Amino acid sequence: MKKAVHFGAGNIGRGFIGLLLCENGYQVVFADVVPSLVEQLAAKGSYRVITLDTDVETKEVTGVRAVLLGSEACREELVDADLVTTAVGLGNLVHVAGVLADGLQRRMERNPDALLNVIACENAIRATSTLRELVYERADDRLRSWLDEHVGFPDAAVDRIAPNRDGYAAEPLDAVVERYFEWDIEQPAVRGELTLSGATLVRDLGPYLERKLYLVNGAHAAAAYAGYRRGHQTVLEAMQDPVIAKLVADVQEEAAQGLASAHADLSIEDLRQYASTVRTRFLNPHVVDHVDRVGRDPLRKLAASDRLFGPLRQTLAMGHKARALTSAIAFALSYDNGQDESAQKVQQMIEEHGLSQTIAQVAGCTDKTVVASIVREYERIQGGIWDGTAS
Ligand SMILES: NC(=O)C1=CN([C@@H]2O[C@H](COP(=O)(O)OP(=O)(O)OC[C@H]3O[C@@H](n4cnc5c(N)ncnc54)[C@H](O)[C@@H]3O)[C@@H](O)[C@H]2O)C=CC1
Ligand SMILES: O=P(O)(O)OC[C@H]1O[C@](O)(CO)[C@@H](O)[C@@H]1O
Repeated sequence: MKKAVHFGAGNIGRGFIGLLLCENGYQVVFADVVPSLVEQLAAKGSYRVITLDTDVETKEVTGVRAVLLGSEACREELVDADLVTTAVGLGNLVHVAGVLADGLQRRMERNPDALLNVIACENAIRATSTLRELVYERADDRLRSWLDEHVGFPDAAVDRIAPNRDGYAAEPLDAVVERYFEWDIEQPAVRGELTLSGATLVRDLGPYLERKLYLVNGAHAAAAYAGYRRGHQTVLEAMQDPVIAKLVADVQEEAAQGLASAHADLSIEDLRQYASTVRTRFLNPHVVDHVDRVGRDPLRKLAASDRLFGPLRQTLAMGHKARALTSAIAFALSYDNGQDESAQKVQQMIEEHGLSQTIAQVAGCTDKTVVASIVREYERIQGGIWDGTAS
């Protein structure tokens, strides 16, 4: 039986990647940092994935094992793994990299000929490449040349809404997911054979990645940040607010204009259809997805290449307008959720350095016109006079 080591036994790890790998005949070994989660998974050896839709479907993922990140067992699992995946959060890849580098060093000594692929399934542009760099930084010349020959690091786009399971009467290990899923993997970077039913190998991943990050995650972030400000608890409630529904659709339209101009393979008609399907997913009445989860870590989400500034820069560079994206960014900067450490950091930066300086620091954006538009929208939000119309 093939074996996959998956780092991060959270919502998407269990609800999407673990399930799909199990359905493809892999034994899945989860590596996580939370001892109680590892203990439960190891003891039970299985868990359920519940699809949140009109027809509730429950699938059982069986034959699962689990190890603690950094344990001896975790390093050993990497020696004969057939596939390695992650879904730990972009900022946590650095902690995976050390263990991965150690495990791959052992593999080079003891199982040098077998090819391996490592795929980071994080919401970010080219997260696998980030992980690869982190691993290479920790490798000596010998390991690096062996990695060049034997280990592929394909980038990937992963799409499935896997909310927190609270609110559902479920077992502790249950994962809840929407029915929709998409996993696109960069074919040219794959080492050897990789056949995964349910995933799509694509030649040029760039447009897929941007389409997903901008039209799904950017729109989701807009709904969450505007939703929070307007007193909504969930994405569904936010999307039922006409002002936010319009903001989200406008964010997608502006991002789609930029994407279509930047990528010959993406037509505006297809992008609009894709965007509309995404909005329908956000309106799924069976999914309870809190704005706090979708908005988590605004510092990361406001980064230059992420879901808000990424499409804003692209669409402006292509000569289009970015009014709604500007509002969405202003809402992200206004996100003062006291439960979110990253949001508190952004608020502290604004307090200490002012808004323009914060925009420069978090997103590297110093364009005077763009900054002035964001500041204007931010002030309207703070003043309670933002109503979705142009300022
Ligand atoms: N939930 C979703 O709908 C989707 C999430 N993603 C991405 O997947 C990643 C994980 O997201 P979720 O599953 O929602 O988060 P989560 O918080 O539910 O799960 C993350 C898991 O990773 C574990 N973890 C943290 N650091 C680790 C490390 N260094 N090594 C091993 N395990 C570690 C945590 O203990 C937790 O169990 C994020 O990058 C997210 O953007 C992508 C698509 C969909
Ligand atoms: O997981 P992140 O990057 O914090 O952002 C939340 C986003 O990720 C998802 O969980 C999955 O794409 C979306 O629901 C949401 O847009």
